[in-house]
Amino acid sequence: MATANIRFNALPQAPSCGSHSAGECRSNNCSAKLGDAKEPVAAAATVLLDKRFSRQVQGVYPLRRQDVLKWYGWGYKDSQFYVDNGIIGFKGDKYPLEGCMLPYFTEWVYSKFNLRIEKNLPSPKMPTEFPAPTVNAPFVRELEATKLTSSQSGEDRLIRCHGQTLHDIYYLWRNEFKRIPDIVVWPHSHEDVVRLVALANRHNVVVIPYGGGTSVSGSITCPQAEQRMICVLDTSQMNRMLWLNKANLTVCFEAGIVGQDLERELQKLGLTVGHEPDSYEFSTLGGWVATRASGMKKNVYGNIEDLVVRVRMVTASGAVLERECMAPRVSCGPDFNHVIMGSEGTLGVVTEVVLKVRPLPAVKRYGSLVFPDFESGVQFMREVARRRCQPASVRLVDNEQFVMGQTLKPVRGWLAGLLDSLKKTYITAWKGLDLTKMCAATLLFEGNEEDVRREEALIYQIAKQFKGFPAGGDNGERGYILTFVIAYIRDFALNQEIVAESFETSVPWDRCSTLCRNVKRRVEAECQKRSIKNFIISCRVTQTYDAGACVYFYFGFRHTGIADPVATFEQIETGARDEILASGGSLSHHHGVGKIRSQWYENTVSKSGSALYLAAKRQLDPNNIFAAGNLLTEEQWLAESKKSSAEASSHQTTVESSSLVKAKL
Ligand SMILES: Cc1cc2nc3c(=O)[nH]c(=O)nc-3n(C[C@H](O)[C@H](O)[C@H](O)COP(=O)(O)OP(=O)(O)OC[C@H]3O[C@@H](n4cnc5c(N)ncnc54)[C@H](O)[C@@H]3O)c2cc1C
Repeated sequence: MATANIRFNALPQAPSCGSHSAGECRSNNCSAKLGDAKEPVAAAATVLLDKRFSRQVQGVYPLRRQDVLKWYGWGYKDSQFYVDNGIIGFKGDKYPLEGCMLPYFTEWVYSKFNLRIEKNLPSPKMPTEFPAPTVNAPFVRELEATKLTSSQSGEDRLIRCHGQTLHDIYYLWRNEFKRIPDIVVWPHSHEDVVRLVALANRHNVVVIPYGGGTSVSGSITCPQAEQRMICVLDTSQMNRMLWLNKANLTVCFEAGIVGQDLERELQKLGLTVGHEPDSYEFSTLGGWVATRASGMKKNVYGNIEDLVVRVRMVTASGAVLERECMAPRVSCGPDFNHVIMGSEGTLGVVTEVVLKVRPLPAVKRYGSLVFPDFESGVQFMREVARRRCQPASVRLVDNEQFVMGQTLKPVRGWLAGLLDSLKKTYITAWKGLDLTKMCAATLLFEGNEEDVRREEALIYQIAKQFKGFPAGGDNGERGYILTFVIAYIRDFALNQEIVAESFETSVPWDRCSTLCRNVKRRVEAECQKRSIKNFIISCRVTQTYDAGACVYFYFGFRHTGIADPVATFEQIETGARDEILASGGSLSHHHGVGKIRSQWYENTVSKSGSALYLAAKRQLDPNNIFAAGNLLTEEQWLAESKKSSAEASSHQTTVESSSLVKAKL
C-alpha cells in the first residue's frame, strides 16, 4: 500500500533521498523532511488545496493569552463563580452551567464550611511593578538579531512565572514572587527552538519550556534562587499539524498545540487522538509528553505513553533526541521516548510529536450507576478491570463528592433529579440505600452501536453483582461536564477564605480501599491537630488498570484565623502523601513530580535511578540551562551544580596543564 503522508506545512520542502518512505526519513544522509512524499502527491495535493491545512491552527488563545485567559487563576476570563443575593451562581458562555444560580450548592458550602457568602470580593489587580529582570545583554542582543518574537514586559513575564498549584496562585494574588522570568520568547518551529537553545546555551541563560501553564506540581514555577537570566520558551505559536498518514493512522503535530485545538482539527477530518486530561481545554501536547499525562478516556485510547509514536526533543548539547524509526514497536532499548516523557522540561524542549489517531466513534453514550457504599463501588471497578471490559471512561466518586455534585444542579430540590429517576425505576432497590453512604460511578461508552450496547449490558450486569444500578445517562454526562466547571471553584473559594486543591496517586487493587480510608483519616487527624473544623476530604477512583487504580483526592478547609493557610495546607498534604506512600500508593499517577513532590523522588526511583537521571542530564545539558529545578530537591540541584563547576574547573586545570606541556614540548 502506498504511504499517504500528507504534509500540512507551508514551509519549503527539501527533496527526498528517494530511499525512504514519506514522513519517515530523518537519516543524516537524507535531506528529506517529514512528508516529502513521492507516492502520495495526488492525495497531498488534494488536501493542500484546502487552505485550512496549510496554515497554523487557529488556537484557543492568542499570543497575548491574558486577553482570553485569567492572569490570576484558572480558565477563561469570562467564566467564574460569583454570588448574587447570597446565592452562588456561575457565569460564562463556554459551559452548560452558564447563568445558573445554585441554591443547593450555596447550602452545601454553608453546611461544610459554616460560611454564608454574602458578597463578591474583588479579583486581584495586575501589579504595576514587577521584579527587576536579570539581563544577559549579549544574549538579548543576539536574540534580537534572530528576529524571534520576544517580550520583556512585566505582564508577559509575570503570567508565565507559575502554574496552577494553590501555592502559585496564592503567591501570585499577593504579588510575592521574588523571581519571575526575565524574558519570554515565542519560537514558531523546531528550527527556531534549535537556534534559541543554542543561543541560551552559549550565553548560559536558563530556558523553561512553557506550554499551557496548567502544571499542578510547581514544574514551571521559576526557581526562586536562580541568579542567571531566565528565558521562558512559550510554545503556543508552534501549533501546526505537520502531516497526517491515513494508512498508518498517525499524525504529527508541533508540541505547542492545545488539547482542544488538536481534537477540533482532527475531528474535522473524522479522526481523534482521544487524549482528554481534565485540563485539555488549555494544556498542550508538549506538556502532556513532558509530564506523562493521563486522559479520562485512556481505557480506549491509552495514556500519553501509549499514544506517542515518536517525539523530537531539542537538547542543549546540540543533539536532537528522537527515535529514527516509526515502526510500532522496537527491541532496542532503552526507549528514548521514555527518557523524554516525564522529564518535566529539564532535559530539553519537545518540538514535534507523532501520535496515533483513530476514526471518530459512531456512538458516544453516557451512563451512571449508584452503589450503596464506596466499598461496593471499588469492588465493581476491580471486577470491570479484571474482566478488561472498561468502557472509554468509568469513574467512581465517594459519597462526599456524589452529594456535592448533586448540589451543583440548578433546578428543583436537593438530590431531586437523580432520586426521582431512581425512585421511578428502582423503587425496591432504592429503599435499602443510605444517603450518607451511597456513591456513584459515571460512564462513557464509545464505539459502534453494537459494541456500545454489548459493553453497556455487561457493565450493568457486573454492577448488579455489587448492588449497583443504573441512574441514567444525564447524570453521567453532567458528571463529566462538571469536571471542567469544578476547576473554577478553587479561585472563587480562595477569595472566600477557603483553600483547596486536589492530589492524586495510583495504587494496587488490594490496597485501594485501605489507602482511601487511611488518607482520609490522616487528613482528618491533621485537621483536628490544628483545630480546623470546617474542611472537606473526598476521593474518587478515576482510572483502572489490570493491577490497580488511580485515586484522586480533594481537600479544602476554611482558613479564617490561620496565619499562613498555604503553609498549613502543604503540611497537611505532606502528611497525606506520606500516608499514601505508606499505604502502597505511588508518588504520582499523572500530575508529575515537579518541585512539590521532589522530596520523595529519590526514594521512589532509588539512588541509582536518580543517578541515572543525572547522568542523562549531564550528557544532554552540561550547563544545566534547563534549570527549572524539577524532580530533584533544591539542595540536590545545588550540590549537583557545585559538583559540576568543581569538575569543570578541574577539567580546565587539566586542559591548561596539558596545553602547558604541549607548549613546552
Ligand atoms: C484543572 C486541572 C486538571 C488537570 N487534569 C489533568 C488530567 O486529567 N491528567 C493529567 O495528566 N494532568 C492533569 N492536570 C495537570 C496538567 O494539566 C498536566 O500536567 C499537563 O500535561 C500540563 O500541560 P501544559 O501544556 O499545561 O504544561 P505546562 O504546565 O506548561 O508545563 C508542565 C511541565 O512540562 C514542561 N513542558 C511544557 N511544554 C514542554 C515542551 N514542549 N517541551 C519540554 N517540556 C515542556 C514544562 O517545562 C513543565 O515542566 C490538570 C491540571 C489542572 C489545573
